[in-house]
Amino acid sequence: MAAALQVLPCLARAPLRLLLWGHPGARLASGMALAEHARKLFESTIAAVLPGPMMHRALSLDPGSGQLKVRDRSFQLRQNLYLVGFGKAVLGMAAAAEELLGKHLVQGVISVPKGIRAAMEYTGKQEMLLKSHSHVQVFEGAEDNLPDRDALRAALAIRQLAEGLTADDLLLVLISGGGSALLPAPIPPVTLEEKQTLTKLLAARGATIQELNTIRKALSQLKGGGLAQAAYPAQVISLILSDVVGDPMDVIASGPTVASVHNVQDCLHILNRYGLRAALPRSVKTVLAQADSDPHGPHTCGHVLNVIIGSNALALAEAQRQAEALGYRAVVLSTAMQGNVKSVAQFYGLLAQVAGAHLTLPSTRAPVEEGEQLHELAAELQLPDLQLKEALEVVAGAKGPVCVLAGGEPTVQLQGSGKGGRNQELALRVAAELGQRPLGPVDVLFLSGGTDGRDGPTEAAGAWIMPELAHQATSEGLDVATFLAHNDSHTFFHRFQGGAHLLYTGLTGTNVMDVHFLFLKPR
Ligand SMILES: Nc1ncnc2c1ncn2[C@@H]1O[C@H](COP(=O)(O)OP(=O)(O)OP(=O)(O)O)[C@@H](O)[C@H]1O
Ligand SMILES: O=C(O)[C@H](O)CO
Repeated sequence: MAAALQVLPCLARAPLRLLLWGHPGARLASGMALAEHARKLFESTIAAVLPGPMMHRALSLDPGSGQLKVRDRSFQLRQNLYLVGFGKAVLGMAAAAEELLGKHLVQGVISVPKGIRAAMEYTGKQEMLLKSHSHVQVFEGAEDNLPDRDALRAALAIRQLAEGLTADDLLLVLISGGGSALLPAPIPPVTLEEKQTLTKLLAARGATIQELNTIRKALSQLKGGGLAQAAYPAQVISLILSDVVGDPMDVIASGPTVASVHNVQDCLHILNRYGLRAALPRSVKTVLAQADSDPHGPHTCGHVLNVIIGSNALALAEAQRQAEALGYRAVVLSTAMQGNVKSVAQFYGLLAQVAGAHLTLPSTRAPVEEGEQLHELAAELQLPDLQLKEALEVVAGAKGPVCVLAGGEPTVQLQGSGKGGRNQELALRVAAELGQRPLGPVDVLFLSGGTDGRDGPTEAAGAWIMPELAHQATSEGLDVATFLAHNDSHTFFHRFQGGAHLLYTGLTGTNVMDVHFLFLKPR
């Protein structure tokens, strides 16, 4: 599969003259090796979390007995299997499920992003497509990640399938990021438009995905365990591909098979926090008031097995293995990089400086002030699983090249009207940081890429940079600060060195947030 991914065609196409430009020979060779390794690593990281491999790891069927094993649980299949799914990676997940379990599959309905089948066909990713005789009905909708009439039709078909199941049936639920917008079924009298407006307002005012999905759950028939409830008394197996930091099953796609732990008070707090409580439509107030007095209480999900089958952590574990195979000491720093992209870029700038010094200088000459700043910034960013001390120890103990790996999803607060995405913006900001820091005798490369292959509204997945970038850009008449001020990172990378630093994968058919690689190689 990795071969099908066309990563970095621009790198391959980049004229040698541009790559040679400004570099002494030895450094050029080293820089090219780093860039080539970065490309390979990004490619194999994505390949590890493609739907097919993940589904094959999660499910095994004994063809003789029809016993399906999922983790340590067994389920008896006898032409009693149904399938529903919703999310950006669900087309490929459904194709893999049908390939594995098709003999027992009676019927399926999935809700996937508009245009995804055409995109997969266009790029020749046949393994992501259902066969022509498939038992799975496909709905495409939620253009631009917003719930629409098509997604509503899909959600109603999914509900209908679930409600028709009996205690003898097994429902396989395939879930991935983007699932919330692809499964809208507002509780009447709330309308689709009202729900759309409220979620858009919350997102625009900076609500977190946890807050956003708490509200979505309260207003939905299927989220927050509603789908599992509809399928009762059938048994339910939910296979989840995580696109949320920390892999919280109740948040990913708003947890349609996970009982919600939130109450109306939680919703009112969130709506208050973003100044939306006073202007709520009457329908929303009605539904929230009803929820408080619902005699059935929250949905129960005792008949459900929820399993995370893919995540940023899994992708980084593979990246670590591959980086070691390429000859680097590799260490995973965090799978929860979040916060303002400016602070995250500053963090990586400081990290490169401090780690570079650990790698090349005696410990007595480590930059103390920058080391302190790095730890302070790490504390400010509140990264729950950060292994900073451990990572620096690995770097200090390494005699040769090092690769620091991280993942997550920083946020960009848009100020300008330029074209870009959070990965390209992060890479460009890190380039600006590195350009200003004394790095010592070490080659550095930083890559930031979205595993779904599409960074913001651009065709690129992300970008990679080296410390010389800002200086070289100036010689090309490109001012990094000006592009950053307009959130115009894509235009910058498109022009700089003929686009040689952009990552292009096309839509990958998976989504486990972003990955960040920091390569350090002593000269
Ligand atoms: N010009 C820009 N520069 C930087 N970031 C941008 C720009 N335009 C949009 N974005 C960012 O792109 C993001 C939306 O793109 P994208 O669809 O890749 O992310 P997403 O909706 O979070 O989906 P996913 O989690 O599946 O990647 C938003 O976070 C937005 O802030
Ligand atoms: O669909 C959603 O709710 C987001 O992608 C988080 O999973």
